[in-house]
Amino acid sequence: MPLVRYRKVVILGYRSVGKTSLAHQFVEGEFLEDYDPTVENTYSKIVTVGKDEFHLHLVDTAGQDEYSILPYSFIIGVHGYVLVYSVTSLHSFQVIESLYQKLHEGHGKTRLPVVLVGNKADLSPDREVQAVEGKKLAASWGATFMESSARNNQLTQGIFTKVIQEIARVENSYGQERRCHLM
Ligand SMILES: Nc1nc2c(ncn2[C@@H]2O[C@H](COP(=O)(O)OP(=O)(O)OP(=O)(O)O)[C@@H](O)[C@H]2O)c(=O)[nH]1
Repeated sequence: MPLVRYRKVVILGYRSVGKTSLAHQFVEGEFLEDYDPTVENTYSKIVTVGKDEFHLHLVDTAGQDEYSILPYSFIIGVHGYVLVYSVTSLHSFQVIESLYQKLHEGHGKTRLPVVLVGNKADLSPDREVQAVEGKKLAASWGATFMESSARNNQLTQGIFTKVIQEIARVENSYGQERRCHLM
């Protein structure tokens, strides 16, 4: 029987950027038109990446801002993060920078498996954040960047496959560092 690995991933970002819509589109395959602020919600899905199966446990959080204090439950036992801003909101992009810093400190400044997502790409005419800025920010963290649209189901599957791959990539890089020290 194939081994199913458990992965806990937290989705974080400012209010109304589309965190719930992305998770819902990924798990239920539908777009939610109405805005209903989230308190906290969890989703589970078995995801196949290559030959491996993963039990992905997603935590969809309430919108955070630069003043939010992140609870320990967002740090302890979490394998990876999907950090979401809206391409139509510069403020949501600025909030992401501060959330990342808090997570980084919470994890003792170790490398974090992160996928940075610029959502609402279908609203490109109303853009306040260019793709190149998202790309640059993700690169500064050594993370992956994607633009998505929960409305058009653009890359919603790809985000969650990618975060599983990022978790493996970061874990492997630690393995390699450890091997280097032993030599
Ligand atoms: N055009 C467009 N609208 C979107 C997209 N994603 C989400 N929305 C809309 O944006 C609003 C907020 O979406 P949510 O998914 O509830 O956002 P959230 O980040 O979970 O919000 P909080 O619970 O406040 O943190 C809703 O009206 C969605 O229909 C998208 O990709 N494109």
